Amino acid sequence: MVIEKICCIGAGYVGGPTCSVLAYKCPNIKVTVCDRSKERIEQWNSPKLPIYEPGLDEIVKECRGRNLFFTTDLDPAIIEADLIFISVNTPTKTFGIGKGRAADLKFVEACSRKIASLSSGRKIVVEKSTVPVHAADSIINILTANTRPGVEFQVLSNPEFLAEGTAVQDLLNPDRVLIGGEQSDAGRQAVEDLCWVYQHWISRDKIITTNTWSSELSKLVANAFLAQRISSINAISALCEATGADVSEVAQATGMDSRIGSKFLQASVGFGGSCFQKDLLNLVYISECLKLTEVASYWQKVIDMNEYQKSRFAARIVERLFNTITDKTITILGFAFKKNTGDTRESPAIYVCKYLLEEGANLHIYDPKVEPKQMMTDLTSPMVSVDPEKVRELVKIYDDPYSAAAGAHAIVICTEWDEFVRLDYQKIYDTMLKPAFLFDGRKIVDHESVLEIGFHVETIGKRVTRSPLLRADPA
Ligand SMILES: NC(=O)C1=CN([C@@H]2O[C@H](COP(=O)(O)OP(=O)(O)OC[C@H]3O[C@@H](n4cnc5c(N)ncnc54)[C@H](O)[C@@H]3O)[C@@H](O)[C@H]2O)C=CC1
Ligand SMILES: O=C(O)[C@H]1O[C@H](OP(=O)(O)OP(=O)(O)OC[C@H]2O[C@@H](n3ccc(=O)[nH]c3=O)[C@H](O)[C@@H]2O)[C@H](O)[C@@H](O)[C@@H]1O
Repeated sequence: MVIEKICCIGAGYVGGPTCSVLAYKCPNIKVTVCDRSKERIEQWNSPKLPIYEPGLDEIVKECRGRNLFFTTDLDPAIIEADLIFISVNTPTKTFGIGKGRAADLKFVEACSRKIASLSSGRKIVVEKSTVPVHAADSIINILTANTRPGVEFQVLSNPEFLAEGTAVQDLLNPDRVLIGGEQSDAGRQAVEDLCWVYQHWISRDKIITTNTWSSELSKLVANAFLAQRISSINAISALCEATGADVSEVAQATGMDSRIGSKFLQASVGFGGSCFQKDLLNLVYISECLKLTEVASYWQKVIDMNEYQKSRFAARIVERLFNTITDKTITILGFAFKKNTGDTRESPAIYVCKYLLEEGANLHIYDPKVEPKQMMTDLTSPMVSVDPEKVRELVKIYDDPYSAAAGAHAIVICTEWDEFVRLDYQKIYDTMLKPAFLFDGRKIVDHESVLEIGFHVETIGKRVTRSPLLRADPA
């Protein structure tokens, strides 16, 4: 079957960029991206897109109105599509069975029911969202139980591996594309149809085809392995601080072994983002349901280590500021969960701010891409504070780092934005209260030069504070 029309349900961080690149590389295919959020669709159709991704504006500008469309009008897009991507959110359940661990598939199910009610002829339905193993079973059950006779569905798993901040590059030049399908003639044909779409710009040897369950599981495993590397190096960072070793040196020496590899060994304040924790919890839950207790507890430790890293860092700020930060002013540089994105989901900055707010500190926050409204929404959420009014009193958001730092007792770097590497730290130091503290949660600042300026410096996985008052004795 030749794919002429594609519909994507969900215009989020995955659906939006994925379909924009698809439309860009396949001018012969009409791509319609749908979302039930009117606000999000209006933004996709405006000059200011709802998400920030380097390179995305240009691609959307070129394709929008040509073969790329954003709409809330889901029904006609489903009816005309040969292939439908389900790219909706699959958050961790907050209620009922599996609360706090299992993936909530209610949005995926709603899409399946909608597709079933509107389809005729042959349709390929593709799980783009990250789902538990065997989710495709549920989708196919819902589709076949709710549709008219004669409609033929194939459900494929085609997980997305893009990372935010590099989404366009990842989509243009992926390490691999994974497509899982039913092991039948019709299933294999559907897999080939989707391969044909990707082969517009990706060579066939980078497209892996597997059975559906391997594909669904591989996505969870890839995220679990990536998160595990970060937790591993973060565990070592604590050991470095206690021994006088430098975690960057240890990471380099370890990562140069080609069997280990050098990527994803940046110790940090902890990993954030919408997926690592959610997908790990999902893996833990699946293992528990299958009575694989040791497997579940093994992966749970990756999350536990991340919690430990975030709390260790936040506690160190209070401790170094003479064990009291009530009414002190602390500047938070960076609120996004990583650089080059405005996304704050599960950002370690939220955790750090929560901790400091509970101790009564005034926070001055600056981030180059996160909207002030988003920061306030995050910090006044019930997960962070039971007293949103108090938070609004304590938090001030700034649009430049120098004003944010003026009069502060300490600066805390939570996101590794490039501009924080190049700040004029002398200028910042001059306007701060003394002793001035710098907590570098991302290891991006030149520690020697800021020490020279006069800062007391704390970072991850390395001792840099030289003040005799503060220096810990060597182990
Ligand atoms: N954010 C990321 O970098 C990555 C996310 N993923 C996975 O992709 C999936 C989507 O993630 P994001 O794009 O980040 O989520 P998102 O929350 O940014 O976007 C999901 C969109 O789906 C829409 N939606 C939900 N139910 C709908 C319905 N019934 N009809 C129409 N629209 C509906 C929501 O309004 C929302 O705009 C998740 O399963 C996630 O785990 C996979 C790889 C990378
Ligand atoms: O399923 C998903 O949502 C995606 O999750 C991650 O992508 P993303 O969360 O966008 O960003 P990452 O670059 O993986 O960073 C995640 C977190 O780990 C942190 N990190 C990353 C790398 C590192 O060495 N150290 C470290 O602390 C980052 O600062 C960030 O907070 C994966 O990298 C993607 O392959 C996957 O598709």
